[in-house]
Amino acid sequence: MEEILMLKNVSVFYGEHPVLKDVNMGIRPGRILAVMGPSGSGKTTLLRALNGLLWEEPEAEMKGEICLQGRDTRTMDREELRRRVGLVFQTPQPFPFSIYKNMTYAPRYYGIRKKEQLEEIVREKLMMAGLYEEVKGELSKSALKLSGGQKQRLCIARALTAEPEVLLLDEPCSALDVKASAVIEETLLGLKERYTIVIVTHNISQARRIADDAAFFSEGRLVEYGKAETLFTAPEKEETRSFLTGVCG
Ligand SMILES: Nc1ncnc2c1ncn2[C@@H]1O[C@H](COP(=O)(O)OP(=O)(O)OP(=O)(O)O)[C@@H](O)[C@H]1O
Repeated sequence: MEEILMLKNVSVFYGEHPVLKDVNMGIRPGRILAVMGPSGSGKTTLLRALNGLLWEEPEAEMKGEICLQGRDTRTMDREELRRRVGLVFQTPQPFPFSIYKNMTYAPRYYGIRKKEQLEEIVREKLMMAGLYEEVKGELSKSALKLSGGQKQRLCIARALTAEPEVLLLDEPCSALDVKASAVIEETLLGLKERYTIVIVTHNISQARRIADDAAFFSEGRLVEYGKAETLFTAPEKEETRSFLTGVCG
């Protein structure tokens, strides 16, 4: 299977401090990749490099190459890269507007004006994020009045309105209870056919439940990467085994 994203010898430095060290990995489409590792191992930096947010940080320097569908992302327009590789943050940050306005912000920005077309996008993406039934009667309600789990699903739905190819999620369930996390997990499983999903998670059980592939980082190095089932049941590296059994991280 052709990789959708390819990292070739990617290193990231903040000043002299290396945060990612010579990372090589291909990310396959239509799958969920769980990125794990102790705090400070570079997981968030990896996501920020993948969607180009890192370029906004003057103190960060990247070496190597990240290709999206074979094209070096640094040669791409930043806006195009952000549209094609969406990022959902750890703390859900809906815009302080109505649910409807959150959902139509990107489509309107990209020039869609027709009411019926906008309404269809709102309906379709909220359904994909498993939120439509809960909010369909109150789309004019402030997004800030939703519960934490609903806010996070709104942020996922909103990211989908830009029609990304890849969806990156940075610990999307860290502030949610078990029930709200389970709904997000269901949502992600439903989305993977259409989108490539990369999720940073500290929750190993969650990664085991939803991931097709898994990557383990430690101190900026990609220690182990492969099929989730293999990595969880028979990790090759002692470092991975220790992490999974809770010795570190
Ligand atoms: N803007 C920045 N300036 C300087 N150093 C930074 C900056 N952002 C991150 N770092 C450093 O890069 C390293 C990796 O951080 P990163 O947030 O990518 O790790 P992480 O694995 O996502 O951690 P966590 O699990 O705690 O979120 C850390 O040592 C951090 O201090």
